[in-house]
Amino acid sequence: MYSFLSHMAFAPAPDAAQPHVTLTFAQSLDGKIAGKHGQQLILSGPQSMKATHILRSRHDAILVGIGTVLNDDPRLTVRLSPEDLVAETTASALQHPQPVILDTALRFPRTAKLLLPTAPKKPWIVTGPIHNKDKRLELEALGARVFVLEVDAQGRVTLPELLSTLYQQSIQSLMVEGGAGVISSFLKSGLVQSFLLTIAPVYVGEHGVSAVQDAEGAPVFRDISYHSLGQDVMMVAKPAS
Ligand SMILES: NC(=O)C1=CN([C@@H]2O[C@H](COP(=O)(O)OP(=O)(O)OC[C@H]3O[C@@H](n4cnc5c(N)ncnc54)[C@H](O)[C@@H]3O)[C@@H](O)[C@H]2O)C=CC1
Ligand SMILES: Nc1nc(O)c(N)c(N[C@@H]2O[C@H](COP(=O)(O)O)[C@@H](O)[C@H]2O)n1
Repeated sequence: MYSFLSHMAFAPAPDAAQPHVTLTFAQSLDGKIAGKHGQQLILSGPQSMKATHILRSRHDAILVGIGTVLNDDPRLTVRLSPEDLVAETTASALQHPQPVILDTALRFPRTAKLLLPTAPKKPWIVTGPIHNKDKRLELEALGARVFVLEVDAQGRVTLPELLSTLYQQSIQSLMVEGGAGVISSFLKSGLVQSFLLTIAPVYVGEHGVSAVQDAEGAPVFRDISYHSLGQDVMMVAKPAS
């Protein structure tokens, strides 16, 4: 069922000083990634959720925005059974990706699961030049690493600088999971090499959170294939450059 994933390479191009970027998320038939007021929804069925964890295991780092951390309190770890680890990956032990959070104003909660002593890798938090320095020290004392990068006029971390910073930290592959703001930024950036979209056979309705609010600048796709995973479909494609 997952052989299409094992045939995919997530390595940077030889001349690129940035990680391979994979954008992947789950949406409903009406293009929603969350419910009313951002309510977290489990859209993926068990088979496509396993695909997500296989993908996590294949990437050096995993990125979400601070909106997702505040809303979902995610762990961003790989959870695969020993049997699946052997059957679906080439790793002999679970390898968790490095969590990376885009957090312009350092709103990261001190109580987040990503900061628990049991978290396998403490988060890298990417913030802007204007942030609370005491909060930064507190987060660092809890194990986080804080990177300060430039932000654009809308207060968003500039993605080319982010990618070159991650590459300098030996991150060769980056899996971007969301949420809506981050998906839109990466889709428009021209910096995504692989796109894997889980489509679940449900409707959320007009009050749900759309994956993409504004399609201006979104890419055309090539090399498109569709894979049945239980009741879901995973679309795999490359944004045309
Ligand atoms: N179905 C799925 O696969 C997923 C669903 N979600 C859902 O997404 C929702 C959260 O989405 P959002 O509120 O839009 O938050 P988000 O997770 O996209 O974070 C957006 C925030 O990140 C910061 N940021 C810094 N640099 C940025 C940049 N270059 N581009 C974009 N943002 C940048 C800004 O402070 C911005 O407000 C939640 O409801 C969550 O459940 C999140 C991930 C996956
Ligand atoms: N693949 C996928 N399918 C869904 O239905 C989802 N809701 C998500 N959400 C993403 O997974 C994060 C939670 O991760 P942990 O289980 O805590 O490790 C959530 O924050 C979204 O990024 N993904």
